Amino acid sequence: MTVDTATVLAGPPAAAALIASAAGQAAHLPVVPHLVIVRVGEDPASVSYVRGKAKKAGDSGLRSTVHALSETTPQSDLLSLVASLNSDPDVHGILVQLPLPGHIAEAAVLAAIDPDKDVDGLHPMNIGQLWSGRPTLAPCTPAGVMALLAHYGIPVAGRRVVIVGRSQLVGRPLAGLFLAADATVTVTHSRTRDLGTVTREADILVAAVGRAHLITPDMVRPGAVVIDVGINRVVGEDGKARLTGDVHPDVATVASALTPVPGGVGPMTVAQLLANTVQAARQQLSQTSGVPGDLVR
Ligand SMILES: Nc1nc2c(c(=O)[nH]1)N[C@@H](CN(C=O)c1ccc(C(=O)N[C@@H](CCC(=O)O)C(=O)O)cc1)CN2
Repeated sequence: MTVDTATVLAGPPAAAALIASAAGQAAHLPVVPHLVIVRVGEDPASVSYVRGKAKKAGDSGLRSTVHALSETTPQSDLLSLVASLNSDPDVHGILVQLPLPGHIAEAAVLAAIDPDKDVDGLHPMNIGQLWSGRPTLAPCTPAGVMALLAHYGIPVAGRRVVIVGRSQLVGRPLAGLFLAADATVTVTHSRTRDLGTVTREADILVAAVGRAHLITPDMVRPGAVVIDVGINRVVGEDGKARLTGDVHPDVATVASALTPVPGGVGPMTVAQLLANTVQAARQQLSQTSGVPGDLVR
């Protein structure tokens, strides 16, 4: 008996194409787009993600600066730094790495970032624009998922999309982007009853909940496209730590296409950040010097 296996939707080629397009746009600007990343504390995953973002920015011809603040930084100091970056015309994009330490109110910090420089797309104004179906700086992982689907020629309009997870960073904004792309969208969460019945409806199923192997083959309609946003660190039988997604590997026998973890959506997050930084720089230049900034998206 032969078992069909899903096409692998690899992130790196799609990310490379997105970065090449952004770098091409940046090359025509009179300034080098400048991304500033603020990290608070020493969470190992955040340290690694921020290092990766800064390196990719440099490799792609963008300028980047990292502010690494101590775990005990008062919220008022972080807000002062954000205010100074907001008013610095040399800075085009600002990203505050999440999660922040518990004593800092994430929402207050995100709302303090100038919406024009909010390359994370998490300012309430940008979220509102997104939900209004207007072009805006969109959160990097959700926008990266849309770019990945576009790269592989997977149509979205008119298709049934089920998103498992309703986080601010992924599930909610991704629902807005799919809706803007004319999909029929369902968002499920921890209180959803009979999850499998809902997920089996999906033409495109997105798992973004942070629970290793939650999505099993019986929860997937044969032929569905499955996007795995989960990044879970688990210890294997050999005692070694490794990354795995929210989707069980056996789903590959049911789905028509599937993103791997690692090497799927993750690289798109970083690529989209660079694309957003170039978009923000173009937009700011169009406001100050008449360089067209409305060509992106
Ligand atoms: N301010 C933000 N904070 C966080 C965001 C965000 O978009 N904005 N997202 C996540 C983490 N994240 C970026 O910050 C991120 C996650 C994963 C990857 C990635 O490339 N993953 C690789 C595997 C990497 C590894 O080996 O650890 C992959 O999936 O192939 C990049 C960025 C939380 N915080």
